[in-house]
Amino acid sequence: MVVMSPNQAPATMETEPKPRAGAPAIRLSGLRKEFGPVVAVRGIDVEIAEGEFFSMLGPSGSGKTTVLRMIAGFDLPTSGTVELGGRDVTRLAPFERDVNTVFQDYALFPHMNVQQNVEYGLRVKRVPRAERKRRATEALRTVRLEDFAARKPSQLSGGQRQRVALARALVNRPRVLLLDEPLGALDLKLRQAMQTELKQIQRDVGITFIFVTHDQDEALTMSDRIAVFNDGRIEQTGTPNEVYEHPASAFVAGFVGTSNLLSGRGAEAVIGHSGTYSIRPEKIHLDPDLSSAAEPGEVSATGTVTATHYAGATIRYVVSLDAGGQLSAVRQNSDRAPELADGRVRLVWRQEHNFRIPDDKEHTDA
Ligand SMILES: Nc1ncnc2c1ncn2[C@@H]1O[C@H](COP(=O)(O)OP(=O)(O)OP(=O)(O)O)[C@@H](O)[C@H]1O
Repeated sequence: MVVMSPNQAPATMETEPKPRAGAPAIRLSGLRKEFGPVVAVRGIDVEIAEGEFFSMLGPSGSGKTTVLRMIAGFDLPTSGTVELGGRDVTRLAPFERDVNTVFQDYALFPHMNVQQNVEYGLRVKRVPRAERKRRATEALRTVRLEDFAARKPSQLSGGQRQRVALARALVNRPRVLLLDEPLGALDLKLRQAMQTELKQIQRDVGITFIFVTHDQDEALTMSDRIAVFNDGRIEQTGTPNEVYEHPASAFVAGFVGTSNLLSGRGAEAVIGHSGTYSIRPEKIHLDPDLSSAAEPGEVSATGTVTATHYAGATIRYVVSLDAGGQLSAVRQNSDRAPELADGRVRLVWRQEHNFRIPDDKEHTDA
């Protein structure tokens, strides 16, 4: 595997000021974007470290792409700043920033072969021919496509085209690579294969990746850290584990994983405290024996199964609790499936899996 160091600046970058040592790869401060009356981004503050695989996860219209476009320089913020390597680039043109973008639709030139597509950016920058060829070959080797150099994009699969788009960005050796739903056009199997591959390539080249997706599994699988977007704001930034196990809001609990909240009368009766609690479905066990008592450190509640969702490897049961409220429990589809008489069941989980959702913060700006 050829490793292209992000510190090896390309020829055209040599005159640019060096980034400040120890500065984060990206710092966004008070970043806001209005399109007329539409507030797309409401004030984002975040720092992304060198070499991080950082995902922006959120529903459609939550502002992820707009933030990416402001980092790339395609959109000018209404207020706030974008710093790359400690240098304020807010008002610089896209080509003056040490970032490259890979879009969902790849945007390959159909009349050029793979090698020419990858070399294109270097040709525009007037990089000499021999170096162009060497660097394109190196980039194609990184994405494992060196044997496909002579093919046209139309002769490639979706996953291969995606890798050409990636090679075309990597060949510029940017400090930061911005990826806007790059796997969105692929079917599920290929998408999962590419997730593993993309993460491996990111580790190999060590470039900071900013990855936009609305797919929670993708973000959880690939990222070092995730920012969860909602309505133009970041609701939570954390490692996949933090975001999944300790959601900072009911929105995050619902968007990342299956929403399973207990509040009001149900929470008081079952957990013994008021408030809203998130309990992940896979932490809850189903016990057909209603008469068993909870062990120390456990919580238990009886209820009736109101729906069963079969998903092949797992089965999800929706249970209406006698104490009030509803919870889902997931179990593996094994031979040891409990027989539930009349749909009556006891749910059991460990106390530490009750995660209290912080009370909703008041949003101050419009
Ligand atoms: N050029 C524009 N003019 C007006 N409104 C815009 C423009 N670009 C984006 N918006 C609006 O800003 C909001 C955020 O859009 P954005 O594309 O950033 O969301 P997103 O989270 O990337 O969504 P998706 O996952 O669907 O791409 C949306 O309400 C969108 O309609």
